[in-house]
Amino acid sequence: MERTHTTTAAMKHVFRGTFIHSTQQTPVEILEDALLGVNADGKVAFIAKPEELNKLSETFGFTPAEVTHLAQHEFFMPGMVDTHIHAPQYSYAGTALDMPLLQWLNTYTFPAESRFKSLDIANEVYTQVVKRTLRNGTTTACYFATIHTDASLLLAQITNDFGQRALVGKVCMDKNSSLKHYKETMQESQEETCRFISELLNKKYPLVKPVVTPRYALSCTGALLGQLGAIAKNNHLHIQSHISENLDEVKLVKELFPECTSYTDVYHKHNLLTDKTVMAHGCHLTDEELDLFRETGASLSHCPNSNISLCSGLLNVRNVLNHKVKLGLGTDIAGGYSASILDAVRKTLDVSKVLTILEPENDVLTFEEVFRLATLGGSQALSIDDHTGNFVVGKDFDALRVNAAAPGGPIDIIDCEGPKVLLEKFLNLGDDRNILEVFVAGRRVVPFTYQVV
Ligand SMILES: O=c1[nH]c(=O)c2nc[nH]c2[nH]1
Ligand SMILES: [Zn+2]
Repeated sequence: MERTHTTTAAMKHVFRGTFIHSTQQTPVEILEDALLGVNADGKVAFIAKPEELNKLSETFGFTPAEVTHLAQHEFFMPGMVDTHIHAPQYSYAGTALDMPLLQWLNTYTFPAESRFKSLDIANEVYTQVVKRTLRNGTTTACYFATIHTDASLLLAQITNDFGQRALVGKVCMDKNSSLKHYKETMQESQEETCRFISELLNKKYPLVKPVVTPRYALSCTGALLGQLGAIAKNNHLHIQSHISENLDEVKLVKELFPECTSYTDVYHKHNLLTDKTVMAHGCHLTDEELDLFRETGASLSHCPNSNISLCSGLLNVRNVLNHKVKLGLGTDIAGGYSASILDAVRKTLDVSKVLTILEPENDVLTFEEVFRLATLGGSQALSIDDHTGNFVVGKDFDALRVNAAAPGGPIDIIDCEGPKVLLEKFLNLGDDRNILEVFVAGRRVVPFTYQVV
């Protein structure tokens, strides 16, 4: 691996300490007592041994006194990626988990989302969710907003202002039998999607991009799905939706789209399965459907908290990985009650263990593998791994500075633990008290400096 490249620009940061990340080859690579430089563009400029300090300081134009040294129980890890989160549903996160998906949508979700016509409500909730996720180490989030274009643009503005990397989707739905005013006509949905995309792209936010967002097959007519597939294709955009979350949903989709061979085929026939597509859940996909995911390059977002909370199902992640389908983790606020990807890591391990209890031959996931899913795997699922996801020269520095022994925090360090144990304890026991700083593209975004005026 190339570990340096030359630049004359001054360094934004130079750190010395432990760096832990994943690569394609190994789920946990530990670089102990390493030097890492971040250039003025926010990219990793070098990763080197401390013996090279003098040479590097000459080449990159910094003095050894400018190096920030990590303390004993500190390490850097890549920022975490939330591949599926509903920003407006943060307004009722932690409540309303007492019914299955289709009733839950009608009873809680659609009424709550319909309130986001108000930009005041949107501003309040979207600021809270962006701050909460950033503080918990989510450097990249793939957001669903609502059907309201201006409020969706506001979410994009807020993520940009706070410095979070994001894909933001204006939700599209031209069917809703339970709440008549929370839906669009097909034409509105198509026109407003185009307005959303062009206004967002015109802002030229460096880290925030639009994602075409049909809610799911039950909320969209085939005609709308086809138009959204064409819009994504013509503008080379990301796509997100839901698939095969709950058995009642799967049954209804089969009834509504009899010409399609499977739920996956519904999206495929409407050009919505591409290598920039991420579909949430997939608990009930067949092996043939997983093959279609692999062939098209589409990915899955595993949202275990939501799958358990709404009694939807248990996704067999090992089987998905064996099919070579890309997979990241999602909080799925508010079907999932926690906004932290650390919770998704724990629930992913729990679900894998439950599957092994039910079927002992199931090969249980390791914490190392799940660490990769939360970081590099998420960036691969969103097809942004060419510029984020791990510590590689030339990639953006998206990182968490973790102190496993943060005073007043949730972890007690008993012995002099090595870095892998510190990582495991952080993943299983840690929270935002352990996350001292968050960097996105080299900019320090936590602690917050951006003030809402
Ligand atoms: O978990 C979910 N949350 C949602 O908001 C939603 N909409 C369709 N399907 C969904 N699943
Ligand atoms: Zn969802």
